[in-house]
Amino acid sequence: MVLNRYRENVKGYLEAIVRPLARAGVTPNTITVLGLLVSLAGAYLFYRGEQIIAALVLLFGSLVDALDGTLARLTGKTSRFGAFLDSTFDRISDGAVLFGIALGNLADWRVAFIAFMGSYLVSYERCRAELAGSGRLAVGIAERAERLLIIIITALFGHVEYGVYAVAVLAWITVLQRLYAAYQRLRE
Ligand SMILES: CC(C)CCC[C@@H](C)CCC[C@@H](C)CCC[C@@H](C)CCOC[C@@H](COP(=O)(O)OP(=O)(O)OC[C@H]1O[C@@H](n2ccc(N)nc2=O)[C@H](O)[C@@H]1O)OCC[C@H](C)CCC[C@H](C)CCC[C@H](C)CCCC(C)C
Ligand SMILES: O=P([O-])([O-])O[C@@H]1[C@@H](O)[C@H](O)[C@@H](O)[C@H](O)[C@@H]1O
Ligand SMILES: [Mg+2]
Ligand SMILES: [Mg+2]
Repeated sequence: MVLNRYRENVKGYLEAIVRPLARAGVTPNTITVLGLLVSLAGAYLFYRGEQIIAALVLLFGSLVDALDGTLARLTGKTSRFGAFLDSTFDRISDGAVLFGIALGNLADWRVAFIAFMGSYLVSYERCRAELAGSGRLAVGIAERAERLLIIIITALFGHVEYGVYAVAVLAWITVLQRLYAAYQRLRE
């Protein structure tokens, strides 16, 4: 919830980056696929124990993840499938990063699994509640942007294990926040 307030602040910069891509005829879905590949490269670097480089690659992957939607909106090419693809690839990216961190022995696999479950539940709750008519349920202390930035920043300092612990706790707090928000909005 916190980081997404900055979307407007970075919008101009993102649009400046995508304009040449629009002129070159690059499609939003192509950028979405590229963003996933970059995130998977970051996950692999975590597996290899290179957490600082992995963090920088993930940061670039987040930039790419911001570019696909920006390109879509700027060119009037937003699509339902594109939204689906973007969200689905976010899940693959989130899971791969935590898997790479655990497999690379950079954090306890049990904590990584709790973080993984919490992260997926947060996003699933939003999707299921919005499907049930809750309206936009982008609530909670650790949306995807916050979870990702926690992993990136702690990895940049060489201590991604602290980031995994933090995500495990904050994601489950967000699970409870969204549970309550959904109850308030959906109770008959
Ligand atoms: C190290 C270098 C090599 C590179 C580093 C460059 C940095 C300067 C990069 C800065 C990255 C910054 C923009 C994001 C940082 C926050 C990030 C960790 C959080 C996650 O970001 C997610 C991102 C995108 O979210 P979505 O995919 O949900 O949104 P969209 O794609 O826009 O919209 C989806 C929507 O679009 C339609 N659509 C999509 C795809 C498609 N194919 N078809 C479609 O139709 C459809 O409608 C979909 O529903 O969110 C970005 C916004 C972010 C939350 C803003 C936060 C800004 C933050 C404060 C800036 C922090 C900067 C950072 C600390 C800088 C440090 C740099 C230093 C370390 C080098
Ligand atoms: O913030 P969060 O709810 O955990 O996760 C979000 C998903 O719910 C949403 O579908 C997707 O488009 C966003 O990019 C983000 O991944
Ligand atoms: Mg995106
Ligand atoms: Mg995304």
